Amino acid sequence: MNVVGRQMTRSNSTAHHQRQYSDNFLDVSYNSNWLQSSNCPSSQEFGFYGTGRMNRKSPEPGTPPVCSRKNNEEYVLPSDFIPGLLDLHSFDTELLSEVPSVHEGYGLQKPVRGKSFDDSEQYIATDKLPNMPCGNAENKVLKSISLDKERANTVAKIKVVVRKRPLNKKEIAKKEEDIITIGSNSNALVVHEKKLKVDLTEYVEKHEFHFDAVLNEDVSNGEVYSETVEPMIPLIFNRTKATCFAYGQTGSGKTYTMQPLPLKASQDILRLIYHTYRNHGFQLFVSFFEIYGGKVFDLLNDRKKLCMREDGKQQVCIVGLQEYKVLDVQTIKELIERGNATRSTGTTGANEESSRSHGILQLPSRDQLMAVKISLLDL
Ligand SMILES: Nc1ncnc2c1ncn2[C@@H]1O[C@H](COP(=O)(O)OP(=O)(O)OP(=O)(O)O)[C@@H](O)[C@H]1O
Repeated sequence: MNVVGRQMTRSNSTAHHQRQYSDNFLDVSYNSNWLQSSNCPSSQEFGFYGTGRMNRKSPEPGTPPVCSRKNNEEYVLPSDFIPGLLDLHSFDTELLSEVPSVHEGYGLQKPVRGKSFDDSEQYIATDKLPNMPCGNAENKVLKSISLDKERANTVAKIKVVVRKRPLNKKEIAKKEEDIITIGSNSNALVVHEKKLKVDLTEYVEKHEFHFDAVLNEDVSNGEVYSETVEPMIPLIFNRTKATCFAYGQTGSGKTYTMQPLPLKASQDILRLIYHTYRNHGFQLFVSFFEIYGGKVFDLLNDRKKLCMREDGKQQVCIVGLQEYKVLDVQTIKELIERGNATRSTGTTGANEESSRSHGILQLPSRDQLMAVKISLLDL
């Protein structure tokens, strides 16, 4: 299984987002193109690759073609939700810097690794705000933000993380062997391939693969989050966009891995909004849609069929996608559960509850001047 993400700094974002909130999004349907360069001033990417028993990369079926109409519709934005526009035209190759955790440097508390999502601390808009930093402390915070911005603008990288899943019941019942081990260092995995010599004696050929990180089957979803999405959260506030996607064959654990991430991410985003960026007036929104059978459906709006269009700036957008303003983690949790319940599922040989669509959950945050966004994709 495999997840990839990106972050990207936008230019002219104020003008562009006055009415239309676009997003940078990895166009999974054209996976051979996803590393192409764009004209964007800077960008950052993260990746995550997980594996099942012996999981080679296996692309999912294609996603829909993009319409090329020039005219975009005008919107009146209601207060609770905003028809979002999804920009699929962001290919970039710049690399992402190593950055401190979202909990470091801002006086925030580091969560316990592996903590369950149900334990998520809830943040309500105003009643849980700590005292604001002042004087020197405030300077330190500002310094820390500008340091983050500086880092984000210099180096960046794609991060590819593999997660090994345990054998499932079916595989255990069939007495199948686990042929994957994690290498001596934490970024290598070894596939033990059984082979036969010409005289029919068995031998095992070892294939070692290296990634940015490899997570064993005993890691929790919390540890997956810490390794993949958490480092991106502070960076999106530097006018950047980030994407994290899961990639892999059916039954390899994409949905299992991706489903808890948005809740954790929104918890951290709210922390930053209410603490570090408290005076910036950021608001957090959530949208959730799926690409199924070449069509786009809004999972938070009765599966309303949506259109992809290209605007005057050749930005490909999803027209009419509803974005809900959220103030606390509980609301996001409910919206995510609602969206997940609406997703198209089916049965495959390897997965009785297979997601038959690409699910895309987005968490945009905006103040009056800029829009930042993280997109989480379950392919
Ligand atoms: N790391 C893991 N630990 C425990 N169980 C797992 C793990 N990964 C996946 N599973 C289990 O394996 C099954 C298949 O996982 P999941 O539905 O996430 O696969 P998928 O890659 O999303 O498949 P599809 O592409 O068909 O939707 C589920 O029952 C899930 O609970």
